[in-house]
Formats: sequence, C-alpha cells, structure tokens
Amino acid sequence: MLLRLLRTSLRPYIPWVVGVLVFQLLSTIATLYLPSLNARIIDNGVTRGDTDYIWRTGSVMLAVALAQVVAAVVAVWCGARTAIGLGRDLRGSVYRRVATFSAREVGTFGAPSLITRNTNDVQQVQMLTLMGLNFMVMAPIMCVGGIVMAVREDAGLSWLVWVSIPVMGVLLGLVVSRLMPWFRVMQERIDGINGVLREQITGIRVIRAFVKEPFETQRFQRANQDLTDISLRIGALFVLMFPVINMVMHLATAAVLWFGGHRVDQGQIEVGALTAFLQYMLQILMAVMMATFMFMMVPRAVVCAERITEVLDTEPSMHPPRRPATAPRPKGRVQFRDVSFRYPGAEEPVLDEIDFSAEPGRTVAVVGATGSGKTTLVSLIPRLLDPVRGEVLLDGVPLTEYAPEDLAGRIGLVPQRPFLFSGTVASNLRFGREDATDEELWEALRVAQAEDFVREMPQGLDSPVSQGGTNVSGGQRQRLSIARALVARPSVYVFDDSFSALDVATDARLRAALHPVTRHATVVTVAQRISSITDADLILVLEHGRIIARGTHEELVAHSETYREIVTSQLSADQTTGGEL
Ligand SMILES: Nc1ncnc2c1ncn2[C@@H]1O[C@H](COP(=O)(O)OP(=O)(O)OP(=O)(O)O)[C@@H](O)[C@H]1O
Repeated sequence: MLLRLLRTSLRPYIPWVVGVLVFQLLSTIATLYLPSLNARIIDNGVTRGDTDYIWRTGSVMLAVALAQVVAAVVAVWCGARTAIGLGRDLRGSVYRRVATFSAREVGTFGAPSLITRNTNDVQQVQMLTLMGLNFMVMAPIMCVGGIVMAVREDAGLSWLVWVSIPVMGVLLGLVVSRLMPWFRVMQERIDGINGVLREQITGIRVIRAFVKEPFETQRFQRANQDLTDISLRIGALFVLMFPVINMVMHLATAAVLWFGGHRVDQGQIEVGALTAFLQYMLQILMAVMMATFMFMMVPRAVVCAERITEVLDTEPSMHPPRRPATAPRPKGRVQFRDVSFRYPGAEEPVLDEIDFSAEPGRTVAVVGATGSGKTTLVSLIPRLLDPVRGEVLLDGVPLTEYAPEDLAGRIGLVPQRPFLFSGTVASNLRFGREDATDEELWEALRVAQAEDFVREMPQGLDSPVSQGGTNVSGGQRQRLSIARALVARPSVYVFDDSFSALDVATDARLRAALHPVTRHATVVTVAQRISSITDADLILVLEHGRIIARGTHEELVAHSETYREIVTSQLSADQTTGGEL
C-alpha cells in the first residue's frame, strides 16, 4: 500500500529523487573513504614520522571530508523538496476526493478521521519519504561498503561483523512485529481525540447551557488518556530498542579493541588498520541504526498510507455524468417522478413514491410533522442525495444528467441549519456568484431583511464573519444565508424551514420583499408555520414520507383532516402565546 502510494506520488519528483540518490551515494562513498585515509596517515605517516605523507594525505582527507559535507547537504535538500512536495500533493488529492463525497461517504469515515487522514497521516508519510530517501542509499551502501572495507583492513576480525549484524536484525524484527498493530490503534485514537475536540468546540454553547463541562472534560481526558496509553505502549517498545542497540554497539566496540589489540600485539595488523576497522564497525552499526529508524517509521507510515489510500480509493456514491446533457434554458420546472429514498442502512424508506411538479413562478410548500421527510425531500433538488427509485427532473432533464456546476447555478438552497464560512459578509454572499457587484449584494440584503444590521456593522460588507457564522445571531445567519441564495439568482429557490428564526413581523416583511424577486422562479419551501404558506400555489402534506394530501390552503382546509389538525394545533398554540396565525 505504502509502495503503491509512493510510486504514484513520487512520479513528478523523479529529478529530485535522482538528486537525493546521486548525492547521497557520493556522500556515503566519501564517508567510507575517510577511515581508510585516516589509517594510512597513522600507519605510513605518524608511525614512520613522514610529515610529507601526513600533509599530502591529510589534504586529500580534508577535500574528501568537505565533499562529503556538501554532498550530504545537497542530498538532504533534494529529499526535503521531494517530501514537502509529496505532502502538499497528497493533501490536495485527499481534499479533492473528499470534495466529491456525498453525506454518505463523509458519514462512513467520520469528519474527524478525514481531518486526521489529511493532516497527521500525510505528515507521517512525508516524514518517511524524507528519511527513507536518504537512508535508502546511505544505510545499505554504508553497511555493505563498511563490511568490504573492514574486511580489507583486517579479515581476521570480520567474524565480529558477521555476529553483530544478525543479532541486531533479530532484535529489530521482534520489536517491529510487535509495533505494527499498535500504530493503527494510535491513529484511531488520534481520530478519537479529534472527534471529541471537534464536538466540544462546535457544541460549546450547549455544553455551557447544560453545565456539562465536567462531563465533557472527563470525555476529553478519557480520549487523551487512551492516546497516552497507546503512546506509552509504543514508547516502551522504543525505549527497549535503543538500549539494546547501544549495548550491541558497545559490546562490538569492546570486542574489536580486545581482539584487535591482541592482533596488534602479535604484529598481525597495524594500529591504523585497527582504528579504521573500529570506525568501519561503527559505521556498519550506524547503518543498522538508520535501518532501525526506517523500521520504526515504516509500520506507522504503512498504516497511514493505508488510511490515505482508503480515502483515495473510495468511489463517491454520487457521480457527475460522464457526458453532461446540454442544459436547457433555465426556467426552473422541478418534477418528482415516483421518487423513493432510503438512508443507507435504514430498513424503512424515508420518502415513498413522491410525485409532484413545481412550476416556474409558483410556490410549492411542504408541510408535515417533524421527521416526516421534508428536509430529505428538498435535499434531492440540489442533488445532495440521489433517490433510490424514481427520478427528479429540472426543466425536463434528470438531475443526474446535469454537470454539477450547471445544477449549482440553477438551484439556490437555504438550508435548515445555515452555515457561513470564515471571511467577510461579502465573501459569503458572493459564494454563489463571484462577480456580483456591491449594489447587488446590498439589494439581496435588503430583500432578506439583513440590510440594517449589516449597515450597522463597523465595516459593512467587509465585516468579518467567523467560521460557521458564530459571531452573528441565529436569525442574522439565516437572513445572510437567504441573501446568499438571492445573490446567485437561481431559477429554483429551496427554502428549508429558512424563516424559523425570524419573528412574525420580520417573516412577513421578508416574504413580501421576496415575492417580486422570486416572481419568475420556482419556489419550494418547507414550513413549520402554516401562516407563512397560506398563499402557496400547492401545499404538499407529508406523513411518514408519503404525500397524503395536496392542494391550496383553502382546498386542504376543506378536505384534509391532517392539514386541519396542523392548522388547529398552530392556532391554539398561537392563541396561547398571543401570536397570530
Ligand atoms: N443522515 C441520516 N441518516 C439516517 N436517517 C436520517 C438521516 N437524516 C434524517 N434521517 C431520518 O429520516 C427521517 C426524515 O428526516 P427529515 O430530516 O427529512 O425530516 P423532517 O420532516 O425535515 O424533520 P424536521 O421537521 O424535524 O426537520 C427521520 O426519521 C430521520 O430520523
């Protein structure tokens, strides 16, 4: 999985990868050459008092050392360029894939997990790439080259090399095989802590209102503790690994000095050669240390790569058409033909055989008890969901045949829970049409009854809006969201209970101002308050996902018992609260 991900992601960076390989190769060769030069200086120069030789070979040694440093710096730089670019590309790919997801896929992964996958997981793969590219050349060449050079210096001591490498290998293998499963758990626990944090930040008002801080703090502490436990478990394995490696290194050094010292005494090798052998031995063990780092990082990066690939390989359940139909001239006719819908995993359909038509210049209202399927029904119009049976058409063309941008430009949705993005009032209003002028923005705000409060804001249209629109009131957010839909000038307006946060007087003023603007458009509106839809051209009464009655207000009052009940219940509620129908 990791290899597959790296193979495709590294393709654009091949020149930089080649740069790492070449310069790391040069750096490693220079590193391997240095102990040998050192040994010659000791044996031929120092021992024999040949100053000339010391100067000559010393200069070569200095040049080689300089070349090694330069090559190493260039190699690391090339590696960093590659890894940073790869991280950026992966984040972009995951983001683009997530952008194609419908609510179904986002629900499957969970928003916090998608965030971890696009940040922390990518970072792990990026770190592995940086270290891996450098160590990939350095570790094997230094190990093999070190062995060759060590044997050249003194074949009689080479058995020490053959013993220490497998000891190290076996120990590492043991640790890595135990680490692998914990890394997946660790990433899941990071998902968990992200999830708790996200809920606490977005739900802070509810938490305060219900004085649930201690409970939420406990929940966070539990998630934090879970992450700590797993980190400690992984840490314990690491902690075990390093002393073991250090011990192998120290034992190897002691053995080289012990056995090598005897061989020097017996005149089998010279002091310089022994020094070089010791240096090569340490280089070999250094190479094994690098491999250790790689071994430590690979399992975690494999898990992260799997999690990233899972996102990249997930096919969105909602596909844009391969060859979009030529969109007809926008009029706004919406038709539902025997539409049924069921949420994934649910047994009962939420919508059953919905059949109606909404004509341009007309208003269709959808009423019904809570949970009867109103939001689900209107979510099918901008294609936030696709029906499981039947089809929805816009201007005679099935929605599935529209290019997404064609569809988005024609449908203005004001969702039940409006969301504003961090930026300014203007940037939010221009979300649907970037080239809207300031005058058009003010006009939309006037219709949406939002002009006064935006004018009162210190910077007017350029006033900052925080993420989610948390620095404006619920009613203001709703009105800005209505203005945003108006700026886009769609041919179909979908209002999903969009006036619920407005007082009766503002609601009436808004509807009066809206009327001329939406005169030629189709309006589909979900309403809790019957008073706001009495003049609708068609009212659909929804019950358990079925249309049980349809007609104008007068017709329904005359013929539909359910509708009459809704009207009566609202009348009595309004009389109790002193409101008006
Ligand atoms: N994402 C979802 N996954 C599964 N079931 C869902 C989902 N969203 C809604 N439902 C279920 O579908 C049914 C209809 O929900 P919907 O939101 O369409 O009702 P509604 O009439 O708009 O309700 P309200 O008036 O409270 O907004 C409900 O029973 C709800 O539990």
